[in-house]
Amino acid sequence: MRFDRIRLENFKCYEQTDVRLDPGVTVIHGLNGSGKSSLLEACFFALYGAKALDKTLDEIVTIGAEETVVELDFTHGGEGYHIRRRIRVSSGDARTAECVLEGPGGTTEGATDVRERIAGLLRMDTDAFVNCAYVRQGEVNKLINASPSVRQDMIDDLLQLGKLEEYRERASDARVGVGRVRDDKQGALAEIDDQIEQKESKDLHGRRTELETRLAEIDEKIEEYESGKRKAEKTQEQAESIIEEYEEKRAELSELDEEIGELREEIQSTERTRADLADRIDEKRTAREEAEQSRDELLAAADGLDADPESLGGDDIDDALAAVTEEIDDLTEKIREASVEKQEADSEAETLREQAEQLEADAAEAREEATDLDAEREEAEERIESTRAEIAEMDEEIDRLRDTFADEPVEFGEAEAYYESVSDDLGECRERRAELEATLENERERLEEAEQLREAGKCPECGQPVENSPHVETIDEYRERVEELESELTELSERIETLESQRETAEQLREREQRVEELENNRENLRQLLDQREDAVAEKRDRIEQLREQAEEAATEAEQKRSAAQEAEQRATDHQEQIASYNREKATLAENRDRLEELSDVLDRIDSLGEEIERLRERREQKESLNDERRERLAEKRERRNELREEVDDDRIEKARSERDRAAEHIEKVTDALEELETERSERQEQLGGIENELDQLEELRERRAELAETVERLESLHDEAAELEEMYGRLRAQLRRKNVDTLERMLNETFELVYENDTYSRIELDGEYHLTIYQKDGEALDPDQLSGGERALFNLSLRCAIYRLLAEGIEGTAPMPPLILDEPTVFLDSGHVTQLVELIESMRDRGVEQILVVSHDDELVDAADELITVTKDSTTNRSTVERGRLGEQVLEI
Ligand SMILES: Nc1ncnc2c1ncn2[C@@H]1O[C@H](COP(=O)(O)OP(=O)(O)OP(=O)(O)O)[C@@H](O)[C@H]1O
Ligand SMILES: [Zn+2]
Repeated sequence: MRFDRIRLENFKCYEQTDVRLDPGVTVIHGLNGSGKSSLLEACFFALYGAKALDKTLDEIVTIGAEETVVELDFTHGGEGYHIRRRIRVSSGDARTAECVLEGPGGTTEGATDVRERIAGLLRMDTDAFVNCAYVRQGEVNKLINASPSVRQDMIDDLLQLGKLEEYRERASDARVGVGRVRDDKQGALAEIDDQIEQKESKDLHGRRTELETRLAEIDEKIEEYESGKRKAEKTQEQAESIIEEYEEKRAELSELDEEIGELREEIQSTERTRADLADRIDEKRTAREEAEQSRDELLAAADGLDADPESLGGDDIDDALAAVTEEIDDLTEKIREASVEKQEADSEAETLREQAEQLEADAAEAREEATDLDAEREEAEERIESTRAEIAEMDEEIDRLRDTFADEPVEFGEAEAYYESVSDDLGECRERRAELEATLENERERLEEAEQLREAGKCPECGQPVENSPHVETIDEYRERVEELESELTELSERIETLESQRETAEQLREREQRVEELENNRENLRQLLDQREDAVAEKRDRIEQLREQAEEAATEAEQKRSAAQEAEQRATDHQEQIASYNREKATLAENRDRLEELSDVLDRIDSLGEEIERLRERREQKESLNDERRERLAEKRERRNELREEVDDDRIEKARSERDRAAEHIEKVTDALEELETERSERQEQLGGIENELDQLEELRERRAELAETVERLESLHDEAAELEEMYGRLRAQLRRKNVDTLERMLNETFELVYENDTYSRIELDGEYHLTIYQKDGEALDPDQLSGGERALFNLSLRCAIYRLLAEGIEGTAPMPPLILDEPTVFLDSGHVTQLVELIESMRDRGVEQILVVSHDDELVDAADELITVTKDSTTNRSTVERGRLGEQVLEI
């Protein structure tokens, strides 16, 4: 098998890449992180899908991209195949959107189906592929580091030996299961054998014959006893019928005796009853006679009835009673009416008396009021007198005051005006005096000045030197003027004195006028008051008169009422007397009515007593005829008894009895014996049934035993077969493993010799449990993990290549193996060993490995390649590209 072409879109660091891959050795090189490993991973992913990844699907999708496409063309068994996978990322989740495998067998779709078809084609699942063909980066030592058992599983799996183990286990399960069933069946068989043995030891046949003989004997005896018993029963029957007849007669006799006794007793008791009845009839008669007597008495006493006592009937009494009742009712009505009238008269008298009292009280009240008013009137009149005296005093004073004006300068009524005019004159004179005094002062000062000037020789008027002054004669004028003024002032002062005395007088006169006025006012008021009082007195007089008249009238009326009340009282008394007489009458009537009622009762009683006497008499007659009948029956029975007594024969009966007893005795004995025999017979029959039953069971057990024995035999052989099968698978696997281990050991040694150039180790041993041991030249054994790092890498590469070879060449001819893929195999190797590795790779190619893919940046390996693929990564875009040929060389083809 080989890869032909890998095409990528958005796979990790690849954006768009399409690489052709050729057969032979292809080395992929480039700087760290350029995308070499990713290219191999892409191939692996194309084949196995998500299972080929360590993590989840989204790790392969280029960061930021939405869709990844991986396509791989490969040739397998000479046929071309094509795989296409498309991964979509949506909302952070990566899913396989498309997965198609096209090839000669047709098209397969869906990730699971495709993976299964690939595993079938390559005969490897994902793990097997990694273990065999694909040495991943850093997993160089995986096989060595694994424990032997893991290693064993891994290699067994690769060599398809795992299946054999699985078959062996299944055969073992089958063997164990069959063994368990067989053991169960064997247990059941042993149990049945036990049961059969038990039954056989019982001598069932012998016991059956014995029982049958005894049963025949019993039947014979029973027959014999039964015929004897039948005879005895007949005898017994006959005797019994004789006894029975006799017993019947005896019974009839005693019955008759009894009946006769009873009849006699009945007759006697009925006779006693008759005597009682006769007594009671007598009693009733006496009672009736007494009643008749009291009827006669009552009749004599009753009013309004004069019938003959013998022909007196209930109707007569009813009529009389009705008449009396009517009279009583009439009286009752009259009493009621009289009572009403009496009550009316009573209440009228009462009302009248109350009215009279009211009127008397009214009169007293009116009189009292009149007396009070009279006293008030007297008082008022006294006050009127004193007011009149007051008014007279006032008149006197007024006259006196008016008279004082006669000697005065003014008339009464003018004082005010006079006072005004005097006051005005006085005012004027006083003003004038003040003016004069001022003027006088001025004039005096002017005179004095003028005198002083003149003495100084100057003009008193203009102050010029006096010589030649025209004004010297004015001083005299000034002097005259002062004198004139002084005399005028004296005059005026006299006048003021006169006026002042006049004003005083005027003031006194004015006061008197005012006093008169005041008095007149007061007098007017008093006069009005006087009028009012006089009116009030007059009113009171009228009212007093009126009240006295009223009192008189009320007293008269009261008297009238009182005499009317006495009349009403008289009427009430009359009615009362009338009522009393009615009541007496009514009592007499009621007495008569009671008597009549009693009479009616007595008549009823006489009647009912008569009826009772009649009834008792009838009953007594009935009893008599009953007894007559009984006496007849008694005679008949006595006759029958005499007959029966003659018929009974005691001797015959005695004989029949003894025969019957003997027969009974015999029957009893025979019955007991028969019963015993029957019991035994049924017991024996039961035993016989039991034995026959057991014999049937025995037969059945024997049949079942035969069947079980057969089953056990069959199970036994089945168990043996399963055990054989199990052993066979075990053996086969051991054989195959041995063979493979031998071949693998040989190939491993060959390969190791090829790559390991030192002389330290002589050989490697691989045992059946896949334990690896390395032997040194001196014979010392070493564990693989005791090797150095580089040695270990070489050793592992050898083992991987050996396994690859074993699978490729080993088992059944040449298998179509996948390409051998080595990712960085040179990591731990020195240059010498790199050379050896190159040789190993070449030897693998020479041995016919179709395609070898190696990732390495080792120059020696690069030189040895048939094809070279260079991977570069653009440091700005971080996208990888692939070129054929060495870096920087002419690229021929992509
Ligand atoms: N999903 C992804 N999208 C983009 N780039 C990725 C993604 N996954 C991995 N890479 C990048 O792709 C590169 C691939 O590394 P790869 O292991 O293929 O390189 P290499 O050439 O084998 O390196 P080395 O020589 O160190 O083994 C890495 O640099 C990594 O950052
Ligand atoms: Zn790498």
